[in-house]
Amino acid sequence: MLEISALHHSYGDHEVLHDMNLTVAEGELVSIVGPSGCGKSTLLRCIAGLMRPTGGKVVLNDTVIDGVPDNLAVVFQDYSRSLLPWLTVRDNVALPLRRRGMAKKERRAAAEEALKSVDLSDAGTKYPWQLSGGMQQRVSIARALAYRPALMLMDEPFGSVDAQTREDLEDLVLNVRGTDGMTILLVTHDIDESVYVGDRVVVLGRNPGRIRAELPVELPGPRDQITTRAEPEFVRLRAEVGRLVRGHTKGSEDSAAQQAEDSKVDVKP
Ligand SMILES: Nc1ncnc2c1ncn2[C@@H]1O[C@H](COP(=O)(O)OP(=O)(O)OP(=O)(O)O)[C@@H](O)[C@H]1O
Repeated sequence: MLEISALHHSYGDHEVLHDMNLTVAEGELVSIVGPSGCGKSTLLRCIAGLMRPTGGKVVLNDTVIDGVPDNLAVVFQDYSRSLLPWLTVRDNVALPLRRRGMAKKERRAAAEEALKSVDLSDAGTKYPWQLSGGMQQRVSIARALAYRPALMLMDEPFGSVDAQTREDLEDLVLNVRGTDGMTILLVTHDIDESVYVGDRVVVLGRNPGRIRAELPVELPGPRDQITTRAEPEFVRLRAEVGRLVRGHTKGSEDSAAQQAEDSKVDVKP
């Protein structure tokens, strides 16, 4: 459903994305992880049609992206800037549905349903500033869901909430994934999160940004914050993604010097 081919992007003479090729299937949840400055946000902007890449193309459902596509929704980290403070929560969720040409009654019903799916049925008549940060981010997710996009792009969506809320929101995304065949690309700095939510983890390297590896995530049973994170396969994948993000290649785990180096690096911003 999404095909990125030979994608390049430069800001002036600063090359940020180098020859990226990625295919994403309908209903798939792909995590994109990489060190700060490797071009994750630039990649999402090119996919969202907010920026024209300097080379290559992005094709969504057989159409080359050239401007913001109709069947796409984006959830940003900064929920406080993406919700309109003068509109109620329900009206914020219903707002983009005007683009769909839906009647007011239908928009309202779709907003109520989306708010229910993020467990915020009682918050519809409140204003965003009356809610906690985690609740506001739920509203942003509800707004994206109400739109029923073919593709949902999430740029560090849980970067501004506390650890417990972050886990709840990760589980929320796992619950809604695949709804109506919705495909999700989720950019994160958090290696554990990339493995926990992803069907596949795409690891980017930097200078310039490029795809370093793609790792399928095959974990048993429905995912759960406690048991999944204790699975040997989860632990193995987390370590492998961690090494790749830090720029080490497979097999380097045997080196004591490498391990000492790994433990010093903090990839978070
Ligand atoms: N509008 C812009 N003009 C010029 N350079 C830019 C612009 N936006 C980003 N850059 C540069 O491009 C590089 C990649 O930035 P980008 O924000 O895409 O990376 P990122 O991986 O999302 O970073 P982070 O994880 O820190 O958010 C950085 O060196 C950044 O300074």
